[in-house]
Amino acid sequence: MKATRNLIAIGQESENFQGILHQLEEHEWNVHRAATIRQAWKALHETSYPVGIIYLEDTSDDHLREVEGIINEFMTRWIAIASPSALHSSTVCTAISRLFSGIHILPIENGNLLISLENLAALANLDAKQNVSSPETAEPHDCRMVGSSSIMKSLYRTIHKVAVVDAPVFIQGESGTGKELTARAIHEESSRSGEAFNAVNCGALPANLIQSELFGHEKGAFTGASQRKIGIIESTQGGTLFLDEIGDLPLDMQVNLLRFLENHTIQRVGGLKEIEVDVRVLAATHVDLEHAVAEGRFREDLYHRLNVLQVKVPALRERGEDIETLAKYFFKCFANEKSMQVKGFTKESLAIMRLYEWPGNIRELINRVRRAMVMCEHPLIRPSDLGLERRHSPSRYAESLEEARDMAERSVVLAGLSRNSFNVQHAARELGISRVTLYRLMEKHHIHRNSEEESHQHTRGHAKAPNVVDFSPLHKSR
Ligand SMILES: Nc1ncnc2c1ncn2[C@@H]1O[C@H](COP(=O)(O)OP(=O)(O)OP(=O)(O)O)[C@@H](O)[C@H]1O
Repeated sequence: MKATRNLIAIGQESENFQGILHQLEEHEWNVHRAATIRQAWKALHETSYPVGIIYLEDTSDDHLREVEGIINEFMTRWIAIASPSALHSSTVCTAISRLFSGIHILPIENGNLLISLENLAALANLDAKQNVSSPETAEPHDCRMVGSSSIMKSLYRTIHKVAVVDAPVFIQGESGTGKELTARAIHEESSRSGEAFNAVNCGALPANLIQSELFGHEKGAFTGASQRKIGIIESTQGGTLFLDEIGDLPLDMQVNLLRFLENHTIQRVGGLKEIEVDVRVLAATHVDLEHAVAEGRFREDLYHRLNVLQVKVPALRERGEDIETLAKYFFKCFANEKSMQVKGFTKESLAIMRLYEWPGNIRELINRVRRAMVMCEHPLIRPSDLGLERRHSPSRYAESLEEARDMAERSVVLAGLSRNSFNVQHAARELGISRVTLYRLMEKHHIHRNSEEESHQHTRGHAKAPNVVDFSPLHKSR
């Protein structure tokens, strides 16, 4: 019968292996034989093979590293063939379970191998048919606060403290750091959690609509007001209102807002009645409000009204320990949009993400991870997929010579470790320092060995990250 499906098979020309391949050819498989990993690289660069077999005769560390290299390079799904004795080594077992989609132990039941290959080919076919949605805009669908760095633990404590007090909270932080998520967390932990949470971006509302959006209007209040409209403040009755970019609120609106904060009443546009509203206000801005007050762009009395309690959301670069956890969390969030052929990040990517400054904070991290997952053509996301190659020149952000030295030291240590799969002994030798010194430097720069084990991710769904705060989906007005 004529061969119809392509398969690459890597392994020495042992009689055993050739016998297996011969059987496959008799069952419509077009087998490309590669005696060495090097030959297979060449073949895979020329042709794409949806499925492959690797005969693991040689189970030395060096060979397993080569096997890992080729598996991580191409989108082929692999089956391992090994002798029972190979499985006596825990290193080999770990490598097989991490890298391969299946294993067959010698002597092979050819029928079973054929079924495995059929299944893998079907999965590969699904990969090819997959529709990938646009990477441009989406963010994860659920709202969790992820991170276990000391600075995040301190944020969780602050959230907890301010949640139980019914006063306005002023949330400060750079753009994309999680101010809105923090506001939701405060609401969820407060006694108002059963009521509405509404978020309004003051900077995004057109000036002529702000008043009626916030306070509502009566029928006939102005041309086009054909119906009474309940404003956002009134519709948040009993709940929490998050006013984002409060610094962009025009001065006349600031007066109205102040009146509402002082009296807990509002008037709809065109209405005469004072309506009582019980709404907690949380406000945020990424601009320096004190500066805006000094320049007369923001009312001082309103500033003090809003600024009763403060919460500072840290920039992503201040929480280096969390970057890996966050990147993996977002990877899992988006995993079902792309074939699980993309398994995670290379060690180099994880190291570079830690060094990068993240001017766009978590929102930038989300976008880079998502884009990389869509565009990546290898099982592991590389720095180039994230658009982060050669971006972290250590001296670029340093303000003092000492800081520049520190950053350079950290960068060299991380690079050395990631080149050596986080093997301290090998990395120390390559860096020309003792193991003790390397351990000391790792401690100094908060570099952990577990970066290595975590560089592969096979999970879908939401394995709970440490220190995760959960929120249910909430109503949001923008
Ligand atoms: N600690 C966190 N864990 C998980 N996701 C987070 C965390 N912080 C922020 N995010 C996510 O990052 C994105 C940006 O967060 P958010 O909108 O709260 O930031 P922001 O500071 O309000 O931004 P902006 O200043 O642009 O309004 C959201 O998708 C949010 O869910």
